[in-house]
Amino acid sequence: MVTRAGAGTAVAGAAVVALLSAALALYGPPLDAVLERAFSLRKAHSIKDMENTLQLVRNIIPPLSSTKHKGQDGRIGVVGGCQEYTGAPYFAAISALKVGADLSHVFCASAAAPVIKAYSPELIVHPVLDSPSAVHEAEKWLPRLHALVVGPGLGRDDALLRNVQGILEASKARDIPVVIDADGLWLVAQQPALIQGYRKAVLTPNHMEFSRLYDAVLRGPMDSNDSHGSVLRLSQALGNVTVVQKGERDILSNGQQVLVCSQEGSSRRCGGQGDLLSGSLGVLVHWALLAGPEKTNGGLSVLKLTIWGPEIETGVKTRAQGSCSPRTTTPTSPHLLLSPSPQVQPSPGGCVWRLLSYQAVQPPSLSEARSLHHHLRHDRRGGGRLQQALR
Ligand SMILES: NC(=O)C1=CN([C@@H]2O[C@H](COP(=O)(O)OP(=O)(O)OC[C@H]3O[C@@H](n4cnc5c(N)ncnc54)[C@H](O)[C@@H]3O)[C@@H](O)[C@H]2O)[C@@H](O)CC1
Ligand SMILES: Nc1ncnc2c1ncn2[C@@H]1O[C@H](COP(=O)(O)OP(=O)(O)OP(=O)(O)O)[C@@H](O)[C@H]1O
Ligand SMILES: [Mg+2]
Repeated sequence: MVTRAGAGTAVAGAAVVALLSAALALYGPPLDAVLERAFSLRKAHSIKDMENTLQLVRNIIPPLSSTKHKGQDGRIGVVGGCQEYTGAPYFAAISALKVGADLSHVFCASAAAPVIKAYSPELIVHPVLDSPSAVHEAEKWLPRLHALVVGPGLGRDDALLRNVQGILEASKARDIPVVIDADGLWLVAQQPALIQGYRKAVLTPNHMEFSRLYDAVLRGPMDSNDSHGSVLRLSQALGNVTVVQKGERDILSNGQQVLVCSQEGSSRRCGGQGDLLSGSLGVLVHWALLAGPEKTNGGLSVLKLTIWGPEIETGVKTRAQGSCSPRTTTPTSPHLLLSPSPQVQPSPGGCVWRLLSYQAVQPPSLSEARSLHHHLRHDRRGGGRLQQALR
């Protein structure tokens, strides 16, 4: 059973894992094209580093097994979809399936339902969001859902937002993890109390949504020169919910740590990319909580990265160490670097670290990249599921 504190770090940990996997997934199929692009266009990371990153994701992927039943590895609900926006809820819901959930539900306005149903037979679409009994209708399904993704394509209609407010209340009452994105964040900016202190909430604002939310909650503009501190402060002001500020570098905080994930994703800036992330995150947060502290060693060690740079002081909060005490590391992977973040003062008992991508030390050959691809395709330890997701 994950403790509340553990849930907070597990949720933050899952957020980074989701960003890493979404970054990989955003390249689109097939994986060898991903590797070709990853290892040719950008300062490539050594094959070992890519392996470490994927291992982080594998840590929480439940193994495929013939003894499981349908839905056991994830039943995700997306709350969103209105007259104007039908793509966003589709992108979020299908991403949950692509990452590895077994079932994906969409609770949307009646006008959006036939459209979303037409996109895919894999989605279970409930045209209830604009119904007077929307909360009751959604509540019937909550006991069968592991996580909710609230907001993709929701729109800003007051009646819809009121119904979503009721669904969020009912979800919290059942301790269901919620990822809040897009116009779900519009609702939270109007009523921050809705998720205040709910440690199983993950907010995924883009640049605009973050500044709106920051302004609404902290009653003033964010300090654009201190993005880490802004994310930390917003998380703390909302009672240490996990905040993922999306951008060129994704900045995450659970009010105690600040992590920066600069794993490079797609260079496109098209609509829908945030929806892919929120749907992926819905599954991964559930998996991180399901995996529990022994698998993620208190949650943060899903991020416990073998850190590069003998001279770099760093520390990773893990159960084994019991603290955030800085220690020198041995050079293993230049891929991700965790180092104290000078701009942001740790909250009491917390620590603030920056997880920075580290430029590669030597470009690998493409055949090395392909051998990782081969390894992934036939890795029976769960990589297979990730592989499917990246098809
Ligand atoms: N195909 C679909 O159905 C899509 C629906 N979407 C939905 O559309 C609704 C509104 O989302 P939006 O993302 O448009 O609204 P936002 O409030 O996020 O963005 C408003 C505008 O700000 C601009 N903007 C975004 N990031 C910026 C940055 N870093 N710097 C400066 N300007 C920036 C964009 O041009 C955008 O139109 C949401 O419910 C969302 O889920 C979007 O997800 C896009 C795809
Ligand atoms: N300037 C950028 N450079 C590189 N990656 C970026 C940049 N901005 C965002 N990203 C990445 O793209 C993903 C989606 O972020 P984005 O800001 O597009 O979300 P969004 O606006 O909510 O998208 P959507 O259109 O789905 O609502 C994030 O994982 C983020 O890491
Ligand atoms: Mg968005």
